[in-house]
Amino acid sequence: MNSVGGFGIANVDIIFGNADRIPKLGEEIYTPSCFKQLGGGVVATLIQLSRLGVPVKLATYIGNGSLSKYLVKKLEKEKIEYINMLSTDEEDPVTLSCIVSCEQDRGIVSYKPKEEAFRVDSKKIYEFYKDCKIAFLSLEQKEFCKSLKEAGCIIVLDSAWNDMLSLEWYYDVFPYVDYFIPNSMEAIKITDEENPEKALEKLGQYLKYPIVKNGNKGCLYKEDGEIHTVEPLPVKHVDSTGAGDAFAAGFMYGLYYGYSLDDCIRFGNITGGYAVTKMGCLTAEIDEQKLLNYFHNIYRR
Ligand SMILES: Nc1ncnc2c1ncn2[C@@H]1O[C@H](COP(=O)(O)OP(=O)(O)OP(=O)(O)O)[C@@H](O)[C@H]1O
Ligand SMILES: O=C(O)C(=O)C[C@H](O)[C@H](O)CO
Repeated sequence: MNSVGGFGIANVDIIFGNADRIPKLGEEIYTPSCFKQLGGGVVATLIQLSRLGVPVKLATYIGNGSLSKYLVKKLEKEKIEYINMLSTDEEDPVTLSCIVSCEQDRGIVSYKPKEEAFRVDSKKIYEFYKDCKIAFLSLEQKEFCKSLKEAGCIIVLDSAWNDMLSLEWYYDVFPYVDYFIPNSMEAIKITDEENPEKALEKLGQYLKYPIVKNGNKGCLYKEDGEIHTVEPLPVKHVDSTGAGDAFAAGFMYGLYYGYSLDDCIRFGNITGGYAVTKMGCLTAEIDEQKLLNYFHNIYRR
């Protein structure tokens, strides 16, 4: 029971940075920078968490293609313990994204192999997680919330945008979730409310500690009936890609070491805010010392 476990498809991002604008239909534009990096989701979160010194273990899909080789090289460089869940002959069972980033925003085109490439036996997933101190789950693994909670794991459930997001999807699992960390758009969609505050209130009907990540406005959460707002880190924003993944890493750093909920959210706010200062999910590197320095300087903790 000593690590944080996460399972999911890896993303590989090709990032075209500092574009003047997003191209219109029929246009080609040139950008002054372009690089490849592991993208968002569980892989990014666990790498960020490992950089903070927390033991992590990752389950993902790895084939024999060039993107899979790139993934393995990066995981080994970051010294991430990983297991391969691939049981099909898919060459590159990863999501490949092309991101065009300009000052105002970014546009993303992604390709993911069909669902059949990602078949895994439920028992194998349960076995992977059951000894973890924290099980970091996504919606695809929501069926494991109950059994893993009963196995003694702390359950952190992440969210991701889906046009079908609704409370109905979560009713059955919320009783077993310790912390659910949607962003404001996801929270609004799930609860069918009109703003993050109301969404937080609604989530509070199902969760003891509702949390809503609120982008450049920081984070909202509710504890003992009171709504708290954590102001964002005062940073120069470059690119929001991976802010949510980085938030999850800082948040779980706090949980792992037994900090209070307030402090866990502060840690998440720092790692989330720090992530937007550079292009891509993993470019802005933050280690434990830097995190604690921010924590002491900003929050006087
Ligand atoms: N511009 C910003 N300035 C400071 N902090 C930020 C900024 N953007 C995001 N953050 C921090 O990162 C956290 C997560 O960001 P956000 O709410 O955008 O999540 P997300 O939508 O899941 O992120 P992603 O862009 O990775 O999908 C916020 O709660 C906040 O703490
Ligand atoms: O912004 C995020 O958190 C993402 O998940 C975007 C990622 O970079 C992802 O790899 C792009 O599809």
